[in-house]
Amino acid sequence: MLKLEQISYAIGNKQILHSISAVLQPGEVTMILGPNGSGKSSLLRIFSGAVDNYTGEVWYDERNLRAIKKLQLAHIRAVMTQQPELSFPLPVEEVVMMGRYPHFEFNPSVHDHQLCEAAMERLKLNDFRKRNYLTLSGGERQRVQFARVLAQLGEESKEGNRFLFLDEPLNNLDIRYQHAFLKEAAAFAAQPATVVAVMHDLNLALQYADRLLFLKEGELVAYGKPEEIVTEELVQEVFAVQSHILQNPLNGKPMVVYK
Ligand SMILES: Nc1ncnc2c1ncn2[C@@H]1O[C@H](COP(=O)(O)OP(=O)(O)OP(=O)(O)O)[C@@H](O)[C@H]1O
Repeated sequence: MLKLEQISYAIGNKQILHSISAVLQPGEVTMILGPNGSGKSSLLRIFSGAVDNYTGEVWYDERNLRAIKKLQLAHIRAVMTQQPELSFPLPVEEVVMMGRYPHFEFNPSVHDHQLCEAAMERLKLNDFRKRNYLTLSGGERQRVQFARVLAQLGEESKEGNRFLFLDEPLNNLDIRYQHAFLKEAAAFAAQPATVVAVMHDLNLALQYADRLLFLKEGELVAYGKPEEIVTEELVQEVFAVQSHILQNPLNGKPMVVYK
């Protein structure tokens, strides 16, 4: 369980987040949506442990995030950010292995290699494994980064439940891989793990999320199951866009068309 308790956050005089509270369950994919600048990435950075000058508390099950040591945190939570930085050339398989760095001191074990192999297999990266990461396309890099975080959390942890956080994971991905990514994320959540993704595509979120969390100007506007909270009024309120909610003929879930 990931529990956000009255999270507020300011940069200088600017209030970015206003008292956000929510409980996110293991076994579920929660997607955070909202307009540009509404605070989605800031919230993710806070509960992933990248920022600590917030007020309120973040709980990973019964543990306060502020009290979890960095190495311990790396064993239970992985983060895929918008622009993974890497300034030197490394083969793809080594970038995936970076996910295992928190788990070994000098040399990866057979087990570490097995987890990386499995992650590369899942993301169909076998043909790329020796390629210089810096020569890959944007979408190929996203797949490598996703394999890295899956490898990082690739096993049940003795140290507690696992948490996977994805900030706009679909950037640069073609339609096939958008769906493949979200299916992998859902499968990972089912293991179980707590998966949270910042998203822009409301229809993909409606198709794959168990719960949606809507932010607007740093305020939580709605949080709950898609079919219970998504209305034309909500879409108007959050995004200032007129829409019509239909039922997706394939899965019965809500689907939005924009006017
Ligand atoms: N270092 C900073 N100084 C001042 N303002 C900042 C800083 N970092 C972020 N902000 C502001 O905080 C607000 C929230 O930013 P954040 O990146 O969390 O939004 P977002 O919802 O993820 O946006 P997007 O959809 O555009 O990625 C924005 O108005 C942004 O300009």
